[in-house]
Amino acid sequence: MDKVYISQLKVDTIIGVYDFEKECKQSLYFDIEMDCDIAAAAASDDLSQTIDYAEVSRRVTEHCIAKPVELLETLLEQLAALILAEFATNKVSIKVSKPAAVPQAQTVGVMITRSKH
Ligand SMILES: Nc1nc2c(c(=O)[nH]1)N=C([C@H](O)[C@@H](O)CO)CN2
Repeated sequence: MDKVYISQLKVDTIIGVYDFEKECKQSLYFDIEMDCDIAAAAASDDLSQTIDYAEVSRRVTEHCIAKPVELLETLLEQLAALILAEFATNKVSIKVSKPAAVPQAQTVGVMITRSKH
C-alpha cells in the first residue's frame, strides 16, 4: 500500500504526568504514516485526490496545543482517531518521541497503529 508520511513534526506543548510538566512546554516529535492509494492523485496531479500532509501536520499541532493531556498514550489515541475521521486513510501509524523526558536516553516515546473498523 502507498503511504503519505510526515517525519519529525515538532510540536511544543504541555504534556506530562508530573506537576512540573504542567508549567512549561516540552517538545514532541511525531512520525506519521497513512495508508493512501496515490494513483488518482498521480494521474490527475490534483492535491484534493490525496492526503495533504501539510493539513495533517496543522491539525495534529492544533490538537496537541488545544487539549493538553498527561500521557503520550492518550494523545496518540486521540490523534489516530482524528486522522482516521478527517482524512482519506484506513490505517495510520504514529510514533511520538519526547526527548527531554529521560536525560540518560536519546529519546523515549510510544508508537501505535490504528485502522478503521
Ligand atoms: N509510557 C509512558 N511512560 C511515561 C509517560 C508517558 O506518557 N507514557 N510519561 C512520563 C512523564 O510524563 C515523563 O515524561 C516525565 O519525565 C513518565 N513515563
